[in-house]
Amino acid sequence: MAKRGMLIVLSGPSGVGKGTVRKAIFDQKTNDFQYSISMTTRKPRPGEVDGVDYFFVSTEEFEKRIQNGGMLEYAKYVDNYYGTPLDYVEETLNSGKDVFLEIEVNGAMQVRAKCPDGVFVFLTPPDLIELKQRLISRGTDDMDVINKRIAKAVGEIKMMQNYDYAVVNDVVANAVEKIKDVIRSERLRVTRVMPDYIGMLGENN
Ligand SMILES: Nc1nc2c(ncn2[C@@H]2O[C@H](COP(=O)(O)OP(=O)(O)O)[C@@H](O)[C@H]2O)c(=O)[nH]1
Ligand SMILES: Nc1ncnc2c1ncn2[C@@H]1O[C@H](COP(=O)(O)OP(=O)(O)O)[C@@H](O)[C@H]1O
Repeated sequence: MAKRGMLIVLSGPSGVGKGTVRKAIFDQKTNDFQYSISMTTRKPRPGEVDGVDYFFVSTEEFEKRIQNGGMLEYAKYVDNYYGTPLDYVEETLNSGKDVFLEIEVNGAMQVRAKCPDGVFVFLTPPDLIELKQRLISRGTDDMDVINKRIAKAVGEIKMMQNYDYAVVNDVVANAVEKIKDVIRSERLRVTRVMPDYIGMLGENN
């Protein structure tokens, strides 16, 4: 049987640059790990493609999936559902390939409980002033919402201790390289590469 793949989870506070860093990783097109496309009830933005950026579905469809146990994790974020369809992750890991998730912090903790052998990477801002600056420059929120997000980020940053690695998103290219280094070194860990010698010998030996 093929060795099960490794689950890599990238998370961090809102506005830290998760989406930007993830896109930079997958733009390289040389990765030997698979991106799990999330499902959401938020409306597509101009240029976004169903089945590429997200699977865009109705609230009814999303809630039906939750009830049927079809989500590995999900969270409500700014009035919309976001979640990871379970079947793609299971099938890909079972085929021996590694899977990469980019999700917000509540979802990441659900995955941690279900898949403790996953690799959890927390993306941090260089500091809170820079985080605020990034939220302002993104231009998607007014000052009131930005201040609420910063207050929330302080709590979210405290969650860092539940992760295996912290990567500072100072310059996107540096963060990309550090995350790829983590993946490379995790693959070399003895507990991941050790062949199943006992299984090979059979039960009677
Ligand atoms: N829990 C969870 N969060 C997700 C998932 N997909 C995306 N997110 C997070 O949802 C948040 C909002 O994403 P999006 O609407 O694309 O906006 P943006 O990334 O802030 O521009 C981001 O923090 C994403 O990391 C998912 O499958 N599960
Ligand atoms: N390393 C970086 N340096 C400067 N700006 C960045 C960096 N990473 C991301 N940004 C900017 O910060 C804003 C938030 O990034 P985004 O990827 O939407 O965050 P998240 O997905 O974590 O909410 C965007 O305007 C993005 O262009």
